[in-house]
Amino acid sequence: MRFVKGHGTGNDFVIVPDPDGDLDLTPELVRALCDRRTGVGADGVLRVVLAAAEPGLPGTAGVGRAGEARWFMDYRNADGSLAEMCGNGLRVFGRYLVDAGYERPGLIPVATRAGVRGADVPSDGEVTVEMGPPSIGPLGGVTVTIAGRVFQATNVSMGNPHAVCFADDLNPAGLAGLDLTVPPVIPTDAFPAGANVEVVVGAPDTTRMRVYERGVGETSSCGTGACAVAVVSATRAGQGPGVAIPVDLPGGRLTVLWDTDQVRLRGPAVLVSDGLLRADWLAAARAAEPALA
Ligand SMILES: N[C@@H](CCC[C@H](N)C(=O)O)C(=O)O
Repeated sequence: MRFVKGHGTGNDFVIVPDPDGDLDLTPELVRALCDRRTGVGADGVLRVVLAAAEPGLPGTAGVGRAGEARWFMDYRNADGSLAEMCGNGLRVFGRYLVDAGYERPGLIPVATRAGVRGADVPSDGEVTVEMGPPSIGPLGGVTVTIAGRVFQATNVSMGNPHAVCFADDLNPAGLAGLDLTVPPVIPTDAFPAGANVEVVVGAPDTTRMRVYERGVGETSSCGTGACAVAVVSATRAGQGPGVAIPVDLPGGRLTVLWDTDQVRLRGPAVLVSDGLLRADWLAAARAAEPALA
């Protein structure tokens, strides 16, 4: 089985080409692939599948933009769980489609579990992806606890759930020192499907964040998280759509463009290596899967 390793600002993925949808990508196989000691190692898996080969996608019944998307980005978190969207993953997915010769450079509509999103992929350089409109809850409306510290977080959906915690009493060194090894405690009534948790310092032109991703743990970067943080940062500053906000993460800088119709995200998308999974490793990973009931 062939794979490609890629990353966007250090948020890394195993890309698995499966155009015809033949692969049985179980949660166990995802966990085995993402294991950093015994597998390839990544924060998540991007299965590259033709939308026509994926039954039951939202919006693929020939209406709207979904009908135009040839490809489905099947994103999985490292723990094997599904997520609706992945902003860094979509940039890498678009770069892969062009690099592999599946698509020409330009705007490529891609189906995701959050709906169709466009990836604008130049022949080289940074990729800009359409992230959809944000849904922003009351500022500071939910309580989140991180390593014993209590934050008033803002509930934001970028297709997937985010709890954005501004740490106004921390400077960048304090943010860097925060213990994100333990899962944050989030209210299940506000986040019934869990949430990605961002901790943030700064104002719109100096926004710096760390993230604890649902289904992964702390990552170097989160694209949907950067978008969620940027719109909260702008809203707190009395700004609205029509702003461009640089967001600094441990893995580098992303630029969030909050437009009137939706949010766009720009940043690097890097393909690192091509690989071949050994048949014996794959057989062992498959053998470790629980038998189907
Ligand atoms: N790293 C991604 C987000 C991946 C999904 C997330 N962990 C979730 O479960 O919602 C990004 O770049 O957006």
